[in-house]
Amino acid sequence: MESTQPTATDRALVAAGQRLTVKVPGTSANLGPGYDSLGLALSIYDTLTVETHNTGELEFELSGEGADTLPRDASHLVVRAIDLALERLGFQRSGLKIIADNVNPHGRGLGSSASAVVAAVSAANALVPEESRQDRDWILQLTSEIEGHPDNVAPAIFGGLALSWQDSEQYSSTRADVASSVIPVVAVPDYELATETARGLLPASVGHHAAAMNSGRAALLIHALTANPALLLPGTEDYLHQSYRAQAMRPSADLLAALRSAGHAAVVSGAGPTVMVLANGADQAAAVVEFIEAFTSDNTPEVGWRVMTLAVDVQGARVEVHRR
Ligand SMILES: Nc1ncnc2c1ncn2[C@@H]1O[C@H](COP(=O)(O)OP(=O)(O)O)[C@@H](O)[C@H]1O
Ligand SMILES: N[C@@H](CCOP(=O)(O)O)C(=O)O
Repeated sequence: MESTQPTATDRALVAAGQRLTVKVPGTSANLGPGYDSLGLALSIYDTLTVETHNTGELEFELSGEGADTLPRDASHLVVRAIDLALERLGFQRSGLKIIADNVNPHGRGLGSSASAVVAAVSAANALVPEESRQDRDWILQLTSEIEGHPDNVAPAIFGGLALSWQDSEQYSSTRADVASSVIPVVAVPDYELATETARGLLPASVGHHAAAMNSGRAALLIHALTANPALLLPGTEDYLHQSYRAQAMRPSADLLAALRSAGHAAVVSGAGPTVMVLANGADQAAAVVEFIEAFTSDNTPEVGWRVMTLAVDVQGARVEVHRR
């Protein structure tokens, strides 16, 4: 079959002299029973600035998370995603300067790789001439394809609570508004777990009973998050992934169990090892912070935890073009 994709020599160069900034929220996927389908945008932001040059060179100015460890060449995730997006749009780059200020911790289950990919694809789309630009559904397709699942990229693009699904290779997502009393509290441990490793711990299939129990809770969770947060504890029960992954994040699994026994709607954030509580109101959020601090200092003294009370981001990724 003949390729419809333009070859590198057919592709136009992106105009030099452009500069733009993308601010993108972190995300928490799964939320308990919504494995690979539900995700929430959180008020923790990475900022990516991209400059185009005609030098053919790549330059990096990295600060924050990963500044000392991320590659500074074309294998950097942001450059790979920009290159792929430009190729799909029928363009190619010459020189690029990548200025990244990363706040979202890596390998902790707060969707850092998804945020990086969304920032990169949004930037690439904004760098091409207006008539070649695509809409946010196109960004959803490509970023879901890169990530392999839509549940982090969708809320990073659209903000709020994203309900995503897949038909064959086609990804779709719709947005729901979270009840204003819901406050996400995250406990981020100082150890990492790569999403790929955590996905490798899941069984190839689950029984009908587990699947039926899980679909009941996923349905309940949407009602709890949008209309009746009093039901968040039963709504966040999961039967598909958390128990299989517990062995790879024992301190997080212990904290999760203790929080749930105390009546708090705790989940593993994404593939872990961050634990997130969906608190119902400021009083519960404050009680959750106190509970986590007391429990971790008594039971997991070998692990350092960063506890953050966040908000739901309702805007998603935003691009600011700098006039030069
Ligand atoms: N802003 C970024 N820039 C470049 N690479 C990133 C960035 N954020 C994440 N990554 C890459 O993705 C990896 C983490 O991805 P993953 O295992 O899916 O965990 P997470 O839950 O944080 O998304 C990092 O180790 C790094 O290789
Ligand atoms: N549904 C995915 C979510 C991964 O989220 P991340 O933030 O850990 O990358 C999974 O559970 O594998």
